[in-house]
Amino acid sequence: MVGDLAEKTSVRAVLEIRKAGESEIRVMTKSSTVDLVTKTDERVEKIIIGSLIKEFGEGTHCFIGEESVAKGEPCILTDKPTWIIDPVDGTTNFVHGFPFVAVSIAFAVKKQLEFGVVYSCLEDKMYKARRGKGAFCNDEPIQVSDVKDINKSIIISEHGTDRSPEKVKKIFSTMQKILCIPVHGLRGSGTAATNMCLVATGAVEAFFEIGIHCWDIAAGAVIVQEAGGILLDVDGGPFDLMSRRMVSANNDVIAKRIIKEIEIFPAARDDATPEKK
Ligand SMILES: O=P([O-])([O-])O[C@@H]1[C@@H](O)[C@H](O)[C@@H](O)[C@H](O)[C@@H]1O
Ligand SMILES: [Mg+2]
Repeated sequence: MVGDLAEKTSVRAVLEIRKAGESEIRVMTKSSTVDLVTKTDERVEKIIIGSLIKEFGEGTHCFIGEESVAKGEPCILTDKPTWIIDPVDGTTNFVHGFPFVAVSIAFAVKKQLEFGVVYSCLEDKMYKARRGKGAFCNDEPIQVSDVKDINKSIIISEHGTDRSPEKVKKIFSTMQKILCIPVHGLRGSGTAATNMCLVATGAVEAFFEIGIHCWDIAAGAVIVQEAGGILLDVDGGPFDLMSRRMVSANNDVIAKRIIKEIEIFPAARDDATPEKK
């Protein structure tokens, strides 16, 4: 099945990441000095796309890969069968040896996410979900938390790579307001895909971020929904994969309570025309 292929491909990708982790990692930067990319990100993405093309043939499927887009490939989700790939989610963690790095592979048809696979490499946890068929971690079913009381929740968010003072101020003002609700704790693994899997397993109640990309969250979105969770825009509207912002939560009560505290700032859509990015 297509899902099994994505799983096998992600395991192959992990072998590459592990091999790289044992050798000198050559670090480069993208949108800013803190937006890192390595030769491993690029190589792993090529391996994943290459194996999918080998399986399905040239030109039958589309690909949205983090590093291909960084090199100028379009980031437009069409009705065609499309793979949405983050070869190394948590690149900064990977460079520093901080123990949360994931491969994230999602598959969409007619703009509908059909399944997602997230492999948390250092935890050796394979999360996967097909639309309508439930969510699993290492083949065991997973379920979001049943907590409805925000005072008994752990919330995850990330500060991202934009260091402009006005955005950083809004990010930390939001985190301060949420912490002082109060909640039990604020966390961040450094990888959106892993954060969403933590929502899906019930380890935390919600993850939100403004500034993430479709490849960071596409697979996690299927996994959270199939684990019984919900996805919304940060303004409470419907989830929009290409909008670069989202709230994923165990239920509507927690999601809406978090949304009340989020100070929204603009982030150019993934599918925006180049002049609007
Ligand atoms: O770049 P990458 O490691 O694939 O993805 C990361 C995301 O997973 C994370 O949520 C975000 O806060 C980081 O800035 C970075 O974008
Ligand atoms: Mg990445």
